[in-house]
Amino acid sequence: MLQAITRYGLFLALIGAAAYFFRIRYRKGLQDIPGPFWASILSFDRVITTASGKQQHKHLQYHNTYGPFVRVGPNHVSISRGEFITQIYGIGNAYPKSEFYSVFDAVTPHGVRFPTLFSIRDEKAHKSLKRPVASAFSMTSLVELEPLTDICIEILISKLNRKKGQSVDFGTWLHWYAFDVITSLTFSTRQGFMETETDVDGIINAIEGRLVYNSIIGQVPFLHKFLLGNNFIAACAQAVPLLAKLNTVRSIVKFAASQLEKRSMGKSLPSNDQNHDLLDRFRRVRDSEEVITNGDLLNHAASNVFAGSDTTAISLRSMFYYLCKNKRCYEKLREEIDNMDKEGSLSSPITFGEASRMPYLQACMKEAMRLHPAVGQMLERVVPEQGAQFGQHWLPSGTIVGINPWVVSRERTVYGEDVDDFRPERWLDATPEAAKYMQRNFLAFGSGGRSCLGKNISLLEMSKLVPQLLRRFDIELSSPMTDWTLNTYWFVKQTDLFCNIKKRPTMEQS
Ligand code: HEM
Repeated sequence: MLQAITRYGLFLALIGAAAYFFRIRYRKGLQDIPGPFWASILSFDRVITTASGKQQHKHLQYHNTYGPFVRVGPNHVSISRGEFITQIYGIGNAYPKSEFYSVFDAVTPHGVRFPTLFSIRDEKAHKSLKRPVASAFSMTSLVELEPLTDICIEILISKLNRKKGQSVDFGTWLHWYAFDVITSLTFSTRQGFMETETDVDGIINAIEGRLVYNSIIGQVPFLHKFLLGNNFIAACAQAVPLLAKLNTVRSIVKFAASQLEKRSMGKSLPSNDQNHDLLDRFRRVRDSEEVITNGDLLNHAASNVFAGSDTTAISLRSMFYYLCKNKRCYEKLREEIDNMDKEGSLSSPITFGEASRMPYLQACMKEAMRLHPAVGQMLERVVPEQGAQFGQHWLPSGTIVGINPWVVSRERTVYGEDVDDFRPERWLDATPEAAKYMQRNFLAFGSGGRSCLGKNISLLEMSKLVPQLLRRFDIELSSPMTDWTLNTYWFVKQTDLFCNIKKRPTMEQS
């Protein structure tokens, strides 16, 4: 009798599960979107591909197999076509960020959770958080802070001067440079990553751990509140070394808060200049009509720490890697720099204005970010209430749609058959219409109202550093036949970029 009941119960459970998965698989609007079967019924596929650290490759492979629309999850559609960028991300379009982003909320050391400019999902709240600080990130404002970057460039050069003849972990040096720049620009405190040649306060490791957790748990964000999103679990996790490595959000906010504290005590200010760094510029608004609270200041400071170094370091690594792999482009860029040097039109270090007059440099930067966008996961958004038409497909309200910058940047219909090649000339030789078209498909910095706030910081840092290093040094890969290693946890981070760096005879005073 008991056996019969168990068998009957099991049978009913199986029928129930089959009906449940059938309903998911054949969800209205998504049933015809091709994709791997398991991905269409379980989030497990996304968790696994994210945990493998290779999601961008998986998405590229999926689109090669299934076409421009791929069902990558029970409720997730990945799109490869840039023509949908404006529809999904455009300013004024009501496609809010998905719950994936809420895992990126910050938490104070006392356990108080708050959304950051990056993670906030409510569009109105986003606008009011962004409005008071946006102008501080304009290029006009940032070039006034150029001297803070110059100091970092000089430190890097003097350090590299002493490494002659050695194989240098150049990728790590570029990360230290980017971190010293972002903390200098934000707080006027250079942390001394380059001077001490260490990961100061373990902050780089802390960010890395958090990204691993966020990118994986972000695939199943409802679990976050039962995992490290729960203060009790987070406190217990500190006792387990492996989990403690992932449980770093409080230490990142603590790092930003301690910089703010030093800053407000005036310890980091070398002069009385009232417009000295980004924090001054955020605060300046407070004295006129707009108000920024201390909580919001911490919010922006933490954002800069979190988002401001990995991204730039990744793009710089990419630039040097592709130049070293493509000698012709390297020589051409060096010629552009040397010619300007001979004409006497370069300062030391090179200014942003001078770098902007180097078209080949700018094309190389763009091409490096196209071939290797810093973000390697889908920029997820939610289809609004009324549903939406995407070409042939109508997607119901609540569907999560998005474009992975790696996928759209390798779209043959936009960039042609040599899409996988590093060819900066594509940006210079294109007709104005073709150039505009490529630009519209360029998603390395995101797009629309939620596009990257720190874009100009990175462009400033890269534009100045790259030509100055090429002017001073001969740089080559230590082992040209070995490739770098890529690991994707939101950011596509490269390791093993070792270079031999030799001083060049130079026209400038050293
Ligand atoms: C080459 C360097 C960089 C790249 C490639 C990059 C990429 C991106 C991308 C793709 C997004 C959009 C994410 C999405 O839609 O889900 C984004 C947003 C953002 N980035 Fe960057 N980023 C870079 C540098 C920076 C820097 C230096 C900072 C800070 C100082 C920064 C701060 C932010 C913030 C705050 C957002 C959210 C903006 C908002 O939602 O309003 N980024 N970035």
